[in-house]
Amino acid sequence: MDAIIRVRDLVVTFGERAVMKGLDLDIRRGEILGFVGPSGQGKSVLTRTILGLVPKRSGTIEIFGEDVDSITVARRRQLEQRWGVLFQQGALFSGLTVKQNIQMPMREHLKLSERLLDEFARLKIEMVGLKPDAADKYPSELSGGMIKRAALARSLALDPEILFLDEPTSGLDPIGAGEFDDLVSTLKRTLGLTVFMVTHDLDSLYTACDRIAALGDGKIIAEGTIQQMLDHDHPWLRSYFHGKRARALAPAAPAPQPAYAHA
Ligand SMILES: Nc1ncnc2c1ncn2[C@@H]1O[C@H](COP(=O)(O)OP(=O)(O)OP(=O)(O)O)[C@@H](O)[C@H]1O
Repeated sequence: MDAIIRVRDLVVTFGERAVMKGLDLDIRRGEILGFVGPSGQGKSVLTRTILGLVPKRSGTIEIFGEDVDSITVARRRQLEQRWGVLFQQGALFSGLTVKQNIQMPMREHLKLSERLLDEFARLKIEMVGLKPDAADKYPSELSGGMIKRAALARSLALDPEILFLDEPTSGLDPIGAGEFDDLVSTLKRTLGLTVFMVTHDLDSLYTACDRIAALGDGKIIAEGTIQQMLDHDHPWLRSYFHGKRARALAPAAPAPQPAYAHA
């Protein structure tokens, strides 16, 4: 399948400490890839390295088929317009309204009239399920769920092909988190987006993700469907996907068949 992002043999170090130790990963076009792993293993670091915010020591990163090491700064800026990012803290500018936040990337990269800027911001606000009057509100006037939606609207400002979401449902109650997952799935379907989602949220993995990749000790320890994760025998995957919280979510195991059923 077509990989929109291809990471090979990636090594990232901070001082003496290697966080990525030869990691390989493909993000396939049109999928929602859930990225899991124990805290502090480097999920955010990988995201930030792909985005060019953390330098790598070695390895290759291809984005939309282009090796990021062999492109010009101008070309890189063009590629950056093809992705949207939702960082863990939402990262809206507190001194700007929702509309102004959404228009920031548009002002930076596109030459649009004020009328079009307003129209596009209105569309993005509608797309993420916020009411029109959210446009003129400041982040401090919004609930946690609304902030996530507003930040998502901003990440969609330039009509990206791929979205990077870093723990998008953290801090939301289960209903809000479920609604956010539904929204991401709908956007993926309707806009043909590819989504890379760092998450600890088992619900998201079950309901929104097409595939899951798990990070451990600087490498991908497993990747595949939720079922393949459930069947995996890696100790961390077993405790994560079969622990107490996981059992509440897992579909009921098929009832054992009586022996005569196979006769
Ligand atoms: N700029 C930096 N300088 C030094 N160390 C860093 C830097 N950024 C991240 N680290 C370290 O890299 C490791 C991985 O961090 P990262 O935030 O990617 O983990 P994570 O898997 O996303 O964790 P969590 O699930 O808790 O969000 C951590 O030990 C962190 O302290």
